[in-house]
Amino acid sequence: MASNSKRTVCPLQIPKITQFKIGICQLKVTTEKSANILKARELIQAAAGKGASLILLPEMWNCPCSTDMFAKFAEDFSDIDSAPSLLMLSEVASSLGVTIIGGSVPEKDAGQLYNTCCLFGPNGEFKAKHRKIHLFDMGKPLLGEVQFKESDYISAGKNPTVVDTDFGCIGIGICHDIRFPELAMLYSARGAQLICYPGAFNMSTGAALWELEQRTRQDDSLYVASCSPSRDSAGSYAIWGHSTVVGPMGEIIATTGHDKTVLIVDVDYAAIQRTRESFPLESQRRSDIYQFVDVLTESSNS
Ligand SMILES: NC(=O)CCC(=O)C(=O)O
Repeated sequence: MASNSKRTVCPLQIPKITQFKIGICQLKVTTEKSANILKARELIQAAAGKGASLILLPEMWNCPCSTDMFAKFAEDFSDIDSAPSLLMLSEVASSLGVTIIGGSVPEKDAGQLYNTCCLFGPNGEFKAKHRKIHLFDMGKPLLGEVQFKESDYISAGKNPTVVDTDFGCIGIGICHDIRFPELAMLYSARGAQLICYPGAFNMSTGAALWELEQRTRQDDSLYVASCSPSRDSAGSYAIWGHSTVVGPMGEIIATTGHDKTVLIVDVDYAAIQRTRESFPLESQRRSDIYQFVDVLTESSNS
């Protein structure tokens, strides 16, 4: 790595595990929260059974992707024992010894709702949460999209989230967060080897942009993984699907269609190093010409 490296924030520079299988659980979400929790548990078990040690769930996996349902399905994270979705994630992470990036569920806190991803370590420990920063508020439909105004119901998170795990530094964004390369660049600058985006793109921007956004979010030669609910999920919002893993050259390593499925993908961080040695973008970056977010603050859980 170039000597002027700014990737100094994530404390674990050399991950404990550099070769692993990631399991992507493209769930069918129903209007029954308990059924969604059961199904998520089954797919996590199936992914672990196929060798995945890092498992990713979709955006809003316990709740239909309809803004008017968020309040009903929301959980208070301050007491995990009374938050059935989180409790399941913690229990299954510890019983299987896997790390789970828990997609997102509606979180209630002090009278506000958030669209929040929780990360659990292999002992079931609640390691971090990311509140969706960029809410999906549509303006005038351009490609025939359905109307969606997430901010009528959800409050925006205020912090980027990079989590130090056995699998290195993982940056988390939720769905519309992927449209903002600045966030991915910030994660890269903080040392992320992998950025995970639970997401539920709509049918029109899904077709136009979902793959493109993922392939270009590896702006600094890292891995990108996404996980969507399946298209036949409940709710008024039609979901594109197509969960994907992208490698550091922007190549699609594996992707799904739109049906319920579990995708198991081999990740090898040696590919990051190889790509950066061939294309040392970091040392070529001209921050003297364009301002970039290199004023880095510690990530926070709020
Ligand atoms: N759930 C979302 O944030 C959807 C984002 C989306 O479809 C987009 O075009 O952006």
